[in-house]
Amino acid sequence: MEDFYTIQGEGHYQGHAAYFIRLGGCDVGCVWCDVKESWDASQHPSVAVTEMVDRAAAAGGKIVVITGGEPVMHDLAPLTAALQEAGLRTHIETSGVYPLTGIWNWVCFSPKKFKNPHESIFEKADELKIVVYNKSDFAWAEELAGKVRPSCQLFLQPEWSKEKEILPLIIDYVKANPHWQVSLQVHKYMNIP
Ligand SMILES: C[S@@+](CC[C@H](N)C(=O)[O-])C[C@H]1O[C@@H](n2cnc3c(N)ncnc32)[C@H](O)[C@@H]1O
Ligand SMILES: Nc1nc2[nH]cc(C(=O)O)c2c(=O)[nH]1
Ligand code: SF4
Ligand SMILES: [Mg+2]
Repeated sequence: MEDFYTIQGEGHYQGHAAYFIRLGGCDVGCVWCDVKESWDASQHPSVAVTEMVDRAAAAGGKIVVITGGEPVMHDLAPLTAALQEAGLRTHIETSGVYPLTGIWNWVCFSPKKFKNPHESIFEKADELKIVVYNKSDFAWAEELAGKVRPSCQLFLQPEWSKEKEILPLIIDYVKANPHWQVSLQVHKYMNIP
């Protein structure tokens, strides 16, 4: 759908320069999705793997983030192999609704209530990033945290349109439950992609 060099705004790598590749297509249907224009894959041109890797490498950063849309709807083996071959780190942002393909240096798993994750993602997640939309999401977050590896980092991220209401709840929750961390979408404050 699009590719751009920016600053990772969320989660463990927040603040790091990263080249983003946003793949078209998603069938999860989150009501608050901030890239609904990504959902219909047929609306977006296809780009050859070699061309995409050249563009990412030319940007000069070390990290490439594959996002979408829902990247696990695609076979990611050729793209991730070519990126690593070019000396780039492969990171993914995924809801984990289908089995993950490809080779990864970092897996950010952001599960959704709108469609259950595939069981295979839990042992692969390096970070669990829960978007908090209402109070009941804290209990749901704990349920999911019980299924990831002990080394998996845990983040609570306010849903953007409800941030004023939800962020104070997240702050209190993290102070009381310090195995969680706050994640904000800082690119939206910096007015960058
Ligand atoms: C647009 S999604 C694309 C990747 C994948 N489909 C997923 O949901 O993880 C990228 C990240 O943005 C988060 N996100 C999407 N809409 C959001 C919103 N309105 N507020 C906060 N985070 C949001 C998702 O949870 C995910 O972690
Ligand atoms: N700067 C920036 N950081 C991000 N982290 C995750 C994003 C995504 O949409 O996957 C995203 C994004 O769209 N922009
Ligand atoms: S899974 Fe990701 S891309 Fe798909 S609707 Fe939800 S937030 Fe948007
Ligand atoms: Mg985004």
